[in-house]
Amino acid sequence: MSSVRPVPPVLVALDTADLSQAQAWARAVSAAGCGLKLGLEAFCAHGPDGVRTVTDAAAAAGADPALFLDLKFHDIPNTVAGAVRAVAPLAPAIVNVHAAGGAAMMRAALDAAGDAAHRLGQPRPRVIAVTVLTSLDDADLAATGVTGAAADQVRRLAALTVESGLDGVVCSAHEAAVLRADLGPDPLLVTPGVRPAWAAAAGDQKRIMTPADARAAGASHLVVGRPVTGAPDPGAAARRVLDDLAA
Ligand SMILES: O=c1ccn([C@@H]2O[C@H](COP(=O)(O)O)[C@@H](O)[C@H]2O)c(=O)[nH]1
Repeated sequence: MSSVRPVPPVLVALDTADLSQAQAWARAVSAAGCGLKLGLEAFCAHGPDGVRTVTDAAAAAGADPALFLDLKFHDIPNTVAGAVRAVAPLAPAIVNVHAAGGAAMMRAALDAAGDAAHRLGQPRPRVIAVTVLTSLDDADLAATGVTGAAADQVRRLAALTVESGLDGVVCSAHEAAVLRADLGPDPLLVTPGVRPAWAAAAGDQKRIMTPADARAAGASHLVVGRPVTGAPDPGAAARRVLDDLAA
């Protein structure tokens, strides 16, 4: 099987080490029609079994949410390929690496995802690459030795990602319009740093945008975490993000 799984336009970041909490959020936001994003906090605390526990909770509640497994692999090609193979049985719809790991590493991740999916008889996860974290601005980036605008570095890494054959990138919505112009309509542009007008503070995010503006700029998928999970009713907040998109 070489198809890919459909992914809803909003993925909710379930950032917690508390499995019961993650399960409750997963049930609420998948019932609202959102996909799930599990990342380093949940995975480091509970590993692959923890991921299964969360997706099973949503499935038991009647949902079949797509999973973005946001582990941002960044290592030598052989190691990243092994990591991608290791998580393939979780049947993620999306996995990711850091584009700064280079073209050979990205190709190794893509090949590993395809081989593992074929072996398991399941759809291939989309493999995307993080360009510049949304928590960084131009000054933060300069402090790492990358001078110039963050948007320029995003464009360079996004071009390398697509040349390497990957399915898309993680970027901020600030770069979505220019990446659409650079890359065309096909690559996934997955944008964290989404902050609805009604949501709380930006927190540690520096390059933020509202859901409607992110979509209008060309983002294909929005990642929203604390505005939903920190809301008194996460299910209602997830529906509100989807309503913001539809408006
Ligand atoms: O550049 C990036 C890449 C990944 N993330 C992840 O997205 C969510 C955002 O959560 P919020 O609570 O909405 O800020 C989080 O899981 C990050 O690890 C990102 O923010 N930026």
